[in-house]
Amino acid sequence: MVARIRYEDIVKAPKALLHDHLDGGLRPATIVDLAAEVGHELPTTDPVALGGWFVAAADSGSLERYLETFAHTVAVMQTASALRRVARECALDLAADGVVYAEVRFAPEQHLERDLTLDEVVEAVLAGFVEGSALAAEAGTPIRVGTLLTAMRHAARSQEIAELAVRHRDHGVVGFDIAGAEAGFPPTRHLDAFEYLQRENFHFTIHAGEAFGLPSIWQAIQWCGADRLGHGVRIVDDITGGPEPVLGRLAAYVRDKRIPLELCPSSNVQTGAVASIAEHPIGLLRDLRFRVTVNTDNRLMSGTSMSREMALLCEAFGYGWREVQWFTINAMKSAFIPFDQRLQIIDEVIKPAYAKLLA
Ligand SMILES: O=c1[nH]cnc2c1ncn2[C@@H]1O[C@H](CO)[C@@H](O)[C@H]1O
Ligand SMILES: [Zn+2]
Repeated sequence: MVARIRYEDIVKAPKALLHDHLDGGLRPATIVDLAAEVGHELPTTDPVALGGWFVAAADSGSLERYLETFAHTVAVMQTASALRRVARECALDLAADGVVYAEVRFAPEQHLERDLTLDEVVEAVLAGFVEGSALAAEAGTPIRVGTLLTAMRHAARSQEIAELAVRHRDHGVVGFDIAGAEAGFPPTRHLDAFEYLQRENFHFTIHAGEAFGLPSIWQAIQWCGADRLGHGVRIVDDITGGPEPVLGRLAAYVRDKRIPLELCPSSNVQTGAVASIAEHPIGLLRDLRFRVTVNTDNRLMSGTSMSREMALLCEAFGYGWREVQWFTINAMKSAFIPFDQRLQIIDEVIKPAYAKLLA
């Protein structure tokens, strides 16, 4: 056991975040403002009550019901100015929470209800991240934000979204993803898109092994060629527990290849993938030295932040700065930006800060 670490110190410590949804992280007050502008009806217009509504509604025990709450955030993100504002505030909120590197994802195809084109949607979000990052630097909390473009797995636009991602690769889009309900929508439905991305030497992650088990993880890696797994928590189904855990062939492959797992503890409890934080397989996966990373998934629906996720793990598993640093460096090593830039953040920002905390 280590000495308990203080929450405000976790906030100040540099953190890296790989799995955060733009449409799952709006400020409740912003939703209220934007909904009034476009005439969208909300469950309540009191920001505090609205924040509580999202957490309660997402606390359903089912991924499908959890995803229904996004109707209200997506509805207010249909204009360039709304997208830009949401992205700007996202960068600011993450930076204020001590996140120094973030990859934030969203699905452009869900933002075409008014008159924007796919490219205009992406340009508005990228502009918002640039503005937010500049404001964060001025405030003394510098952050670098990369964007991942998500295609919805039940839809049929993945090739188009993959091409969109590649088109914007030199302007802030660093990768591609697929998301949405997992059961019934295997990643191989989108094989053309993944093969195209590989030919373009581009990076992608796939939501897999969250609500559905090993077949989805196996397809994501062995058929689709995913660089990382969004969640991937069900990889534990291929590990026989006990004092000397035994890894099946897929779990061994994931560990041997150092395939990053984008674990999202609070989100998993809400969707019923895991019973509680204390029972989250992150403890076992860390002990077995998988390439584990800690993520927020949807800060609004989980009422969480990167610091809160770290604090929950410290409390449940007795982790201290050594483990927080390990999760952070794992994430930074697994980022989709160029290797030299990842190393620069590790060597110049992360390691010096944790050296002080560990001293
Ligand atoms: O944990 C998750 N699993 C699967 N899909 C998700 C999760 N969180 C959010 N989304 C989906 O991704 C879309 C783009 O950001 C969201 O609109 C939501 O439908
Ligand atoms: Zn997700």
